[in-house]
Amino acid sequence: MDEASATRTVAAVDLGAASGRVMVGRVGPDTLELTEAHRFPNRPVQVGTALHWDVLALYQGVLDGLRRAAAEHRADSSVIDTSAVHSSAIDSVGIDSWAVDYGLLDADGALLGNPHHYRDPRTAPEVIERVWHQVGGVEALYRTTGLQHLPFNTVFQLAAAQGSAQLTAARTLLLIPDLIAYWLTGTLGAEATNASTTGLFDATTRTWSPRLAKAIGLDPALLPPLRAPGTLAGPLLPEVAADTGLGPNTRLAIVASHDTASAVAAVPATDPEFAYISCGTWSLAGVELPAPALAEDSRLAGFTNELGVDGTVRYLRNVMGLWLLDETRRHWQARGLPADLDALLAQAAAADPFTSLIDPNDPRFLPPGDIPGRIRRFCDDTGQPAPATPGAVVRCILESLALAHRHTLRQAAARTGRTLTTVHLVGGGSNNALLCQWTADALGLPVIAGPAEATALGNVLMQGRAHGLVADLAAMRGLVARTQPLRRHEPSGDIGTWDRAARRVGLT
Ligand SMILES: C[C@H](O)[C@H](O)[C@@H](O)C(=O)CO
Repeated sequence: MDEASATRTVAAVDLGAASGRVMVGRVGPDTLELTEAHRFPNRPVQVGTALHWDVLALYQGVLDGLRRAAAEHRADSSVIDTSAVHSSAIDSVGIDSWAVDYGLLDADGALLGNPHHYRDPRTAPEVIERVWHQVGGVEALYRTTGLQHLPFNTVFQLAAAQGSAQLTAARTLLLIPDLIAYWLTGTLGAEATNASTTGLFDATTRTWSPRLAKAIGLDPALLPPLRAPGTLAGPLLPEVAADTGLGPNTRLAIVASHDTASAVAAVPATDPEFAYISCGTWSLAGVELPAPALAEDSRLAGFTNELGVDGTVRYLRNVMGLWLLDETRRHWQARGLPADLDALLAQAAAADPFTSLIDPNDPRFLPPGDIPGRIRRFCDDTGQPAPATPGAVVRCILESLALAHRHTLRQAAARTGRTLTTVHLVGGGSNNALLCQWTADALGLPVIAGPAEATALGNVLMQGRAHGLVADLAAMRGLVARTQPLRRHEPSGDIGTWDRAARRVGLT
């Protein structure tokens, strides 16, 4: 701790679907700085028909990043106990990642195989039907969990694994950030914001639901004790502290480990009725509520009630997001076709507007593979001309995402009695000026773009909370607004063209 400016230096581990990062943050009442110590790819692995995360490669990336962070932030030897093996200026480590996926530990605490990827096809409709039957119906499940229906919700993944040797041998279930935390500290726990994405969490009591676990044949003992974001946990394991150079003083900080929860905590909003889009692989679009909205119309509209920081509720819906563009580029790259992002965005800007539109949430777009081909077939199925050039494909994706953002936020406002005034678009997608501008045009509302690193900033800020340096959510958001570069997009053009486009694809 730098007494003079009451700041702390912390490491934020942010694992996304496309890449992992270890960032170093400096945080205090008036300080919020972020630098990247290490970035590494997150490459899913197909084994037969199963799609897995390569979690050991991810953990290796985390260790490499922490080593770099420690090396770049050595403690000032004049103020530390020189007898200590290693000591770095890194006061704590916070971990966040995408939601729903998990690893299973056996009775010895060893990992039972690589976690499945949420895009793995194992949660077939009959598995989902079986769960609904076991828990007393889809309505009953929603009344307890408030979770939007997504085929990859953890509850359905566990149902698909019922009877497997792996699940039979399992003694502990750890969501991805909790698994990394376990390997770094040896402690078991489940951070609450991410636990709220499983379909085994009671949105009203904010606790695990042993009833739901038992109903799907899962032993509730597999679910570790819950941990609240904004608290400090134990030190790193001695061998990890020595290997990384972080030393005995560095502690695990429990942050909002669901990356979207960290991103929403860092939205630079001053208006309590703000709307947000956390935009990356997915676009998570919604509003923040003080309590879950569990009524049937929220379920039918596909809204979720994921737990946020300080007991807030993230009332949002998943929109397929920039996965559509990233997977399209991967598909073209694999075929030696041009896939440079800036060139494609310039071509999209120059392409004719509203030629081809899709519903980004059509289930055909979830699995990896030939997204451009599926767009063509969607257009054929809906009597639209298919995009004829790469630029037209990218324009189709971005216009359709802007429409889905509009559709989702308007529905969220209607169901919560909110009047939308400004939309905050945060995350990597905020670097996509075309998408931000078209989202503003489609909604007819100003879009404030940034910060791009909202998730990592939310991670660092919650560590600042844990160290008692940042007071509350409002202080966190104010600090972001005061310290981070933001870009304002005013709505332009005739919103009537977006109204007509929305009607074409049923996103009214
Ligand atoms: C499965 C998605 O990852 C999840 O729904 C989303 O909220 C997320 O975690 C985005 O990173």
